[in-house]
Amino acid sequence: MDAQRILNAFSEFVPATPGGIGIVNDVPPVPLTNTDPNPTLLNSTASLDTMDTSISSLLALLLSLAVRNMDVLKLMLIGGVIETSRRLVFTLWSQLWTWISTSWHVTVHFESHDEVYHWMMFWLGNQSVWESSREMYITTAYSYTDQDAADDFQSGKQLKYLPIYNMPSWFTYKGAWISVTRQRNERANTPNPTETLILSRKHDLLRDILKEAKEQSSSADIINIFSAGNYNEWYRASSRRKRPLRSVILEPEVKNAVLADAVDFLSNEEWYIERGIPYRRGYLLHGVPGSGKTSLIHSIAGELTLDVYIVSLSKPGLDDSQLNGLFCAMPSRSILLIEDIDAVFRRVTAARKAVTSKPDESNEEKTKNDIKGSFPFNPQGNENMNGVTLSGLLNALDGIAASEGRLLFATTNCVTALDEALSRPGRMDVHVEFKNATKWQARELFWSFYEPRTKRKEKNNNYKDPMLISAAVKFATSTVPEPVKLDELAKLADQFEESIPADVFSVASLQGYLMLYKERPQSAIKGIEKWVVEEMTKKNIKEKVEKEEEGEDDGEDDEQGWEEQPSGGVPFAVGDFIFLGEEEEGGEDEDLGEDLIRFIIEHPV
Ligand SMILES: Nc1ncnc2c1ncn2[C@@H]1O[C@H](COP(=O)(O)OP(=O)(O)OP(=O)(O)O)[C@@H](O)[C@H]1O
Repeated sequence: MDAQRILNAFSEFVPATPGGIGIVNDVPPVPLTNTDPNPTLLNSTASLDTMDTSISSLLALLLSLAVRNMDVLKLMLIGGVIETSRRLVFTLWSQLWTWISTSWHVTVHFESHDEVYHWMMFWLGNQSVWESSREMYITTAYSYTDQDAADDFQSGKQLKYLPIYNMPSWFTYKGAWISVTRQRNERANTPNPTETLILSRKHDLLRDILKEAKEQSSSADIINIFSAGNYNEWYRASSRRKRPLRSVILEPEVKNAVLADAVDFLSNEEWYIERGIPYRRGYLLHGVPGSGKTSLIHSIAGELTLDVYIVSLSKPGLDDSQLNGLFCAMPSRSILLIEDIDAVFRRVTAARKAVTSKPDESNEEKTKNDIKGSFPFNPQGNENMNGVTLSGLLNALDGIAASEGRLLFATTNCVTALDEALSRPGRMDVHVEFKNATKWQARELFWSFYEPRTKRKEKNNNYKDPMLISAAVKFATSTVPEPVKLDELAKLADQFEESIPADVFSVASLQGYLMLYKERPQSAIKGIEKWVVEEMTKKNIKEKVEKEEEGEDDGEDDEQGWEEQPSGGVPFAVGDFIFLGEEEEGGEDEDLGEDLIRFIIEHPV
């Protein structure tokens, strides 16, 4: 029996130990183990010797088995050949696959701080294939493509299907299979993990995909808004629908001039390079709040399909080197927006005043404080606190490492607070002043507000709470639309223009008033006179309070004829409004009084 022979051979290889398992056999045992009783051989080299002996014993066993039984030898040979062939085929196949994939496929990585990543996500969101996947990621980001679809959802937001994280997903494009993998790169201390998108496919298809993704993203009705992260990187904070330029009510020559200047800049890179002029352009939009500075930037970004990168100079932890890193990391052909660029300067000036006015300071200390207080946007002048300095900002804007091809837009309500170095041509090439609304702007605003365009959709409110239902009914009945013909609308617009004093109200405040009368132009006109009076009264009070706070009031009757109140350092108390009520005639005094009480309570002095 073969089995018996194998057992016999095995028993020769493993000698029976006392008390161990003995193997009975009729073949004389072949002494294979070292039986030398000399203890000197069992020293430190014993284990090596034992191993050698074991291997040679094994070989001897195999040999003896082979000699005794040819079937076993055959079996061993066949097994060896099969295993070797399997390994060979596997190695060859993996080499062949690598060769095929490197010759025919490319793998592309897109990083989320790069705009191309967002084109791709937008494009992937438009591939309906994910909707039927077994596992997918649903998001409201990358929507705003199809407003009708968006309105189908109760939330008013369009849902997008995207591939899941950390697992390759496959889909077909133009009949070819493509794999896509989304990876999330978590990093400590940042709420904004970066992402990598890995796409693998033939060269030509990838080119097509990229082209299509860029086109889809540019033709979409959105602009991407990026914010500064904690690691000198930008992250996509949100997206906004494009704003049509005609919706920004400014003299056409002003807004068209800014747009034309930006277009000219973007299309003339060579001109700048040939003349050695840094390829950058800066716009300083300054003027009263709510006059359309941000709105103009928003609509220019939309017209030119540029993404907007917003940085706040007072961001905690932001210092010169980070600011520089951020500006360098900006892609060309994009907008860098610094809003309220004066705000930090003003704080610094105040801090500087406070520091330098210390009476008992030595000269040395004064110089030190001057240095600290004059540059950093660091009100405390605290050495340990990082901050952006003026020179840091100037370097970041146009230093040697500053990015090229970007449009800088800075806004401020107080242009005089800006350092000349910052607002000089080269840094801020175009200055645009924004004022309170002219009569023309008031008329245009009224017209554009009520001009018949897309009808507001009836919302199917599913309120359950009876209070909410009754509030909704009340609101609906008080806001019944007032349809007017175009010629009638023109007359109402004329009336609105007449009622609004020039250069008193911001466009934002006029818009706020009209919002109370959505789709009700006649009611808007009925209420406008009263609103103007009320608002002007509030304005006068506010200006007076501000003047008194600045200590500029001379204690006599002011221009408007308001009597100075003897309130001992507190310019107005709640009772002070009463004399204003006497100025008003008619039955509206009560309302006006209530408004004033509210105003004074809301603006304690
Ligand atoms: N000239 C304008 N044309 C159209 N809308 C305007 C205009 N000015 C203001 N608005 C409206 O008023 C609101 C505030 O406008 P915006 O933010 O552009 O003003 P701003 O000048 O940037 O204000 P701030 O200086 O306070 O930041 C927006 O809803 C905008 O639609």
